[in-house]
Amino acid sequence: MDKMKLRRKLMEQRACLSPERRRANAVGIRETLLDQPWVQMAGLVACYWSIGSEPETHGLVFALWKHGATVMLPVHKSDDDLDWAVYDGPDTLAPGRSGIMEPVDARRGVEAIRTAALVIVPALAVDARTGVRLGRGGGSYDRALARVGPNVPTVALLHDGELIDGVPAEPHDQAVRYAATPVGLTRLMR
Ligand SMILES: Nc1nc2c(c(=O)[nH]1)N(C=O)[C@@H](CNc1ccc(C(=O)N[C@@H](CCC(=O)O)C(=O)O)cc1)CN2
Ligand SMILES: Nc1ncnc2c1ncn2[C@@H]1O[C@H](COP(=O)(O)OP(=O)(O)OP(=O)(O)O)[C@@H](O)[C@H]1O
Repeated sequence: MDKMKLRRKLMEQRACLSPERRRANAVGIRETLLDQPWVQMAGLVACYWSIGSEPETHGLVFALWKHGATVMLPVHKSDDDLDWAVYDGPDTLAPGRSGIMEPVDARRGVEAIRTAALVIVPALAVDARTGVRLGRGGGSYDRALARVGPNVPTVALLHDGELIDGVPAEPHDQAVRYAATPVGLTRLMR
């Protein structure tokens, strides 16, 4: 299946999730992540502020921040690349270019993701064999993940049924090292 068709199918699948299911998924993913020592120990975390039917991250971002981590969120640039700015509590966000909430804090630059100890990303699906992720199609995270070093855990958050076989891969597509779903964490590639 080509990327466009697969994106449409996955979006339709997400649209069918009930509010209860979404809430339960968010709690499952958050608890799975917060149980990992390498998540608890990460001082600087790059995460995202979820919208629509994406696996919800608002509680996760809040919990990481409460536990003392510095959490950076993406700032969507006009060329679709991602700048980064620091979350400092629920009152420090304002809608950005694509309508998604972004920190009002100073922009740290597109290279700031290099300094993160943990990178949590959105995805519509991840290939269970290769870790290749399918995003919205702007190539934003392909660029951002290309800057992340080989020893930094990268985690895509997914609903059940989104860790699949046969995600189409192009040379620029970046893989993630873990997928977190409501049923648990899967280590990919090795
Ligand atoms: N939560 C979140 N933040 C993110 C991303 C993402 O995928 N999810 N991005 C990843 O690259 C960047 C923003 N890129 C975006 C690209 C396209 C659309 C978009 O097509 N929005 C739809 C509404 C989608 C919905 O409600 O689910 C629209 O405007 O019609 C949004 C963000 C940075 N921040
Ligand atoms: N490093 C890069 N620099 C510039 N453009 C890029 C880069 N990587 C990918 N792109 C472009 O981004 C576009 C979208 O790519 P693709 O369909 O793989 O997005 P995606 O990975 O699903 O989405 P996203 O990364 O935004 O979540 C492609 O046209 C590709 O050429």
